[in-house]
Amino acid sequence: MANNGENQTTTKPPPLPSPLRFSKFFQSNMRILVTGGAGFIGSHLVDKLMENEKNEVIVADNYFTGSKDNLKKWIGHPRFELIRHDVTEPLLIEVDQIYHLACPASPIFYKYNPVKTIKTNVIGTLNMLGLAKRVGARILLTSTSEVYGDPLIHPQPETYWGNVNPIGVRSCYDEGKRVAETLMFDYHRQHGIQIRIARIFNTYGPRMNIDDGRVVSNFIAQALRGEPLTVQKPGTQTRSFCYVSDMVDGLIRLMEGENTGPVNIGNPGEFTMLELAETVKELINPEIEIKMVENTPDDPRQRKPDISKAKELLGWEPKVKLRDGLPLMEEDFRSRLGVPKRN
Ligand SMILES: NC(=O)c1ccc[n+]([C@@H]2O[C@H](COP(=O)([O-])OP(=O)(O)OC[C@H]3O[C@@H](n4cnc5c(N)ncnc54)[C@H](O)[C@@H]3O)[C@@H](O)[C@H]2O)c1
Ligand SMILES: O=c1ccn([C@@H]2O[C@H](COP(=O)(O)OP(=O)(O)O[C@H]3OC[C@@H](O)[C@H](O)[C@H]3O)[C@@H](O)[C@H]2O)c(=O)[nH]1
Repeated sequence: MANNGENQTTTKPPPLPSPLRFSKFFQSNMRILVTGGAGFIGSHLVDKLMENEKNEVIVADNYFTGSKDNLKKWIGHPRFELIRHDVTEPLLIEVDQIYHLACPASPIFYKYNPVKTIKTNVIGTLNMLGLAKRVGARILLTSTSEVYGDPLIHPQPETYWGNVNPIGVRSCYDEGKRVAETLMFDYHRQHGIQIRIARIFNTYGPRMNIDDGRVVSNFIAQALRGEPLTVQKPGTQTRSFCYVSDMVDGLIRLMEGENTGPVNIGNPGEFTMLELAETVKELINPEIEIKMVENTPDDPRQRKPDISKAKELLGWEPKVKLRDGLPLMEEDFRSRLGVPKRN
């Protein structure tokens, strides 16, 4: 453990935003780019940002794991724009804020093309930082609890440097995000860019891909299809699950606040995967079987955020308990899978 407070110092003033921002007669909207905005968290973030009539939202997404469907209510709206764009290529637009989410998040997708995952995290983040520098925008990176690897400290505070395998099958994502964080701080120190880093812990909610492969979506889809819940061994590994509306609230507070982060954003309620399976079974389908299956390499054994920093600096803490969030996700999965609720 080490204190990383000194990382926030910068020698440079931030780059100036467009002269229009200082123009007396031009009251433009806040132009906000959301990369990865067609994905699960991104599309909920877009919904929230669009509620503010002073925001213009631009989504850039390559649709690798996201979909236009998640944004269909905004397509054609005068304050909304959707661009098919891969962040590994430069993007030349004019914006005031950048929420940089673009990156596959489910292990089965980020491991599918690991070299592309690294490029997305490294070149993609470089490109977005380059954009932030040119236009004087503030940029927020959605980093991850995976930067702590298989943590040896529990719960994990932001000061913990982590325990990550640099050559494992998850490294493309874990190390990719760690480099992305490094780039953010180097651009901050070297060029004065205004940065924000959120370390997101496992998040769930409506609109997750049904075959996303992450545990909550797997269990809900399995329970609704009448298939056994596949608990990966040993089943005693833990995670802490945050409902998506709480996550979006935390991200916006971080962007709007004065602190660079990194800040953990997650729900500290901690569950073993067996407990999660039992809860899904009880709430959705008590007849379902729970089946133990093989795990994948380097699966972290425990994970729980220390959210003292988010509470103190952002006045944020999650509101939705797992037992209240799961039924909201169940409703969405039922309608997409065409499985009506039994009385
Ligand atoms: N959901 C979680 O539990 C969680 C936890 C920690 C961190 N995060 C981070 O939050 C962000 C969003 O995660 P999510 O759960 O919404 O995942 P998601 O897979 O639903 O969304 C990711 C989006 O990024 C897009 N994308 C991927 N590669 C791209 C590229 N090269 N160029 C442009 N777009 C690209 C995808 O098409 C998708 O729309 C990711 O950065 C992820 O690492 C998520
Ligand atoms: O069907 C399943 C799927 C997963 N699991 C277990 O559930 C736990 C959580 O696995 P997930 O695939 O949902 O997600 P992980 O916690 O491993 O990684 C996630 O962490 C944070 C984010 O950055 C990413 O969204 C993702 O990498 C693991 O221990 C896994 O072994 C099951 O028991 N059964």
